[in-house]
Parts: sequence; C-alpha cells; structure tokens
Amino acid sequence: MTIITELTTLVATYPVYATVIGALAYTLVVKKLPWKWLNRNPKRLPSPPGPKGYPLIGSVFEMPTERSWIVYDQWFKKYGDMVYFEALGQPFLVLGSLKRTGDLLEKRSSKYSDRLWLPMLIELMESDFNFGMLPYGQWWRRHRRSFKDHFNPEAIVNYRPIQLRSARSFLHRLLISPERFLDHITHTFGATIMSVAYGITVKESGDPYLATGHESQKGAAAAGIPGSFLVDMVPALKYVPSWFPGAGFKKKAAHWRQANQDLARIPFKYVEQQMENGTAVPCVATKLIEKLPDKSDPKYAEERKLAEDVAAVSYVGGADTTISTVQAFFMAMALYPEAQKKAQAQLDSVLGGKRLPDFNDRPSLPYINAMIKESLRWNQVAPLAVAHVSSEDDEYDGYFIPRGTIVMGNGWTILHDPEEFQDPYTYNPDRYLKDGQLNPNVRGPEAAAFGFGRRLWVNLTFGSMCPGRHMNDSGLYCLFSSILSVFDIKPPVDESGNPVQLKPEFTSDYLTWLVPVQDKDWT
Ligand code: HEM
Repeated sequence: MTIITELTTLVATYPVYATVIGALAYTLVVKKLPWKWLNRNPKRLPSPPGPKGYPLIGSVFEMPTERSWIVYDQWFKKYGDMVYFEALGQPFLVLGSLKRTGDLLEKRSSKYSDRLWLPMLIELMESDFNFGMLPYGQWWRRHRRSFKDHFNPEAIVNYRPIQLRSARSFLHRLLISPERFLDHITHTFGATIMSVAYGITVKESGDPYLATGHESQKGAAAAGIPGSFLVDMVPALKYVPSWFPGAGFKKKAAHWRQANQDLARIPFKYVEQQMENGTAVPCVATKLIEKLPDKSDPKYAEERKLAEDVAAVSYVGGADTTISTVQAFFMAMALYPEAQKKAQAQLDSVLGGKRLPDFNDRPSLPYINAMIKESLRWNQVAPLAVAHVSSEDDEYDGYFIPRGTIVMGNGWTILHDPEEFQDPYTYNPDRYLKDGQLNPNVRGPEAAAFGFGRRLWVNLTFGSMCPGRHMNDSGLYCLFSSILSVFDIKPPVDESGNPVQLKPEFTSDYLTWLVPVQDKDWT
C-alpha cells in the first residue's frame, strides 16, 4: 500500500484522525502562509529586521520560551527597536520603544487593536467574559464603556471606604501573623474586589469565592500565553473528543471553564437574589442590575450577560496584577531600607504618629506616590502587556507588516531604558521627585506598565490601556501608606539571627511573580 492509500484508509476509519490531519494541513498551508503567495505585498517591501529562521517553520527554535521580554530586549540591541520574525507561518512584531508603540499601537490603532483568538482560553475555557480577551469590535466596546462607568477616576472615589477598611484589616492580620504576609496580601485584594463588585464580605479563610477566583486566574495564566496549547495553533483540534489520546487539554479546559462560569455567575446570581429580598449591599453589580431592561425585553438576556461579565472582569483584571505589585513592594522594602525610612519619616511628619493615613493625606505624601510609580516600574507585572493583533496589511517605515501579525510592546525594555531611568535595576523612588515633590518632567511608568494603544478611553497622553489603573493606584496608595505608618519591613533572619540575603527573582509567566510566591497555596 502506498502512503496515500494508508492515509486514506486511516482517515476513513477514524474521523478523528481526519480532523487532526486536516486541521494541521489547513493551519500550515492555507491559514498561515497565504500573504506570501497572494500578491499582498506588491511593492515587495522587506519585513522589519529580525531573525530569519528556517523555511516553513521560521524562527520557531529561536523564539524565547522563558523570560521572553529579556530575550527580545537583547534582540533590540542586535536588530533595532522593532523586531519581526515568523514561527510556523505566524508573524510576530515586538516593539522596543515608545516611538514604535506610539506609531503603531496608538496612531494606527484602528489597524493594530485586535486580539489573539486563543481557542483554548476563549472558546474551550469560556474566558470571553473577560473583555480584555475580546476582539476589537462592538461587543468589546460595550463592555469597556460599561466598565468605565464604574471604574473611572470619579467613580472609584466611592470605593475608598472599602479600600481603607481592607487596608486596616490587613494591618491587623499582619500584626497577628506577619510570617503569612503573602496570604494576607492575596486575601486583602480579593476581599476588596468582592466587596466593590458584589458587596460580598468574604470569609477570613477558605473563602469559596476567592478559591474560585484563584482557580480561574490559574487557568488564564496557563492558557494566556499564545502557543501554550497546540489547539491555539490548530483550532480544529477543539473538536477532538476528550477521550482521544493527547487530548488532556480538553479536561483542563473543562476544569477551568467551570471555574470561569462559577466566578462570573455565582456571585452575580447571589446579588440578584439579595436585591429581590431587599437586602443587597450597594455595589457595582447592584448598579448594573438596576439598569437592566425588563425580563420580558428581548434584549434582557444579552444585557444581563454583559452586566455579569463587567462585574466579574474586575476580579480577573484587578486581583493578580495588584497582588503581584504589592508582593514586589515588600521585597523592595526589605532590599532598600533607605527608601523605606524616607517614606516613614514623611508619614510621621504628616500623621504625627497618632493616626493611620487616609486619602486626604495623599497630596502631603509625595514619597509614597513616588513609591507607587517605582513599584510599577521595578517589577513590571505584565512586561509584554497583552498582545495586539493587526487586522490589515500595513506598510510602515519602508517595511511590510502582514495582517494577523501578533504585535507586542516590550514595556520592560521601555521601563528599564538607562537613558530614561538611570540605574534601572535599582528601586529608587527619588527618581520621580524634585525638591520633594513629584517632578512632572520625569516619565512615569504609566507610559508602558499598563499596555498600549487605543483600547483606552482616558488620558491619551499616557497611552495607557488598562481601564483598572485608577482603582489600582488608590489601592496601592492605601496599602503602602498604611503599612509603612506602623510596620518596618525587613528581610527574614537565618538560624544565627543574621538577615538572609534576598535576591529578587521574577517568574516567566504571562504575569510575573516573585519566585517562589506563585507556588503558595492561595486559598
Ligand atoms: C498593577 C496593576 C495592573 C497592571 C500592571 C495592569 C496591566 C494591564 C495591561 C498590560 C492590560 C492590557 C493592555 C494592552 O492591551 O496593551 C490591562 C488590561 C485590562 N485591565 Fe489592567 N492592570 C492592573 C490593574 C487592573 C485593575 C485593578 C483592574 C480592575 C479593577 C484592571 C482591569 C483591566 C481590564 C478590564 C483590562 C482589559 C481592557 C481592554 O482590553 O479593553 N486592571 N491591564
């Protein structure tokens, strides 16, 4: 039998193999390569500089799998501040300066604002409630508009009492069990968001809402990196049944799908019931539910889904990012006692050692404000932000960039540029201050810490994209100022009582974590 006959028999006998082989062929031959064959680059413009790779497979073996932002940073030194490569026919473009992110992700945002469609994350795990994953379009825009109503700079002022209460309860927990500070950080931010979004007061430990949230976040971290699952490269694999050898991803997807559904649906349903009983605590969800049309309205189901999504996304967008920043802050305080002392001296002079800080003190605490900036820069939580995808062929600076290119701004490179941030690996809040006040002429980390491009609605000058950054900012202020007004943060000591030499190492995940923080039991 020839190989063709063998293949035909196999395919006829086992439709699953037919799906897998067909899907692979479609992906490699039809989907990934046509721009080269169809005349989409009539001027024969070159691709931007970058590793050339091998025919067909491209740079698949050079593509970094660990701490990719550092590898891309080295590539910028070799190829310039814009690096292009292909892997298995998929084009990638990594941008290493604010000029490049500004030119493409902001000025040409109509062409560069799409998202990757990751079948594992979005379809199989049903993470589409997180509008950060949705493609650019009307459905995404409606989510963003609604989210903005609840998390814009004016709206978040209403959440200050919750943030203050959470910060004070954090201090209490820290006093009782300082060695469990990592658990306390996690609990504090989960509790704050559950209270803001759903008016729910979580349990002191073993809370089921927080456990579900953590499980959902784990799924997003695992499936959020393009290429982590083969089904992202070969979408038709999603039809493979879960009993099929090698289809373990389907079981994982089912587990995380359940967590996502529980996260989005259970607390929202709880609030609906509380509202019916007249016992609901005012929160984002109550406001969203109040605005829903009548149940008999044909638009009700769609509007309710949108409301459910918007309440839930505050957890997935806000918890891990902020928690990781606070963990890094603890490390920075232990490593840089001078910075800690300066902050404490300022707190003492404002509070007189008699009370805890509140939001009215913020203008008098420029050093704390500088610490927030430096904490976002020093350990950048999302070094490559969230990947954008180009939705049209484009010509830029004499180069051809095909539609479907995955475009990433390397925020880490931008925020560790020694020209802009002297001695960039040192935690130094003073870099943002002049005569004791925030210096408006120094670039803040907001320019690159929160992503890039037009998927934002406020403050175009920052080019910031994360719509939760105001909430994040007030949460960090509240916590940093509260902790340093009553605690000293020091490195742990060894058996002889000597301070342990700490080394800040960060993981290589989609969001970075201090090693080994991400291995802890988070519930
Ligand atoms: C240190 C804290 C945070 C960091 C570093 C961060 C970072 C980011 C980044 C890099 C993006 C994607 C930007 C891009 O596409 O280029 C993003 C999007 C988003 N963030 Fe944040 N974030 C933080 C806190 C928060 C908080 C507290 C919330 C919610 C209360 C939030 C909600 C969101 C949402 C909903 C999106 C999706 C926006 C969209 O696609 O239109 N984030 N964030």
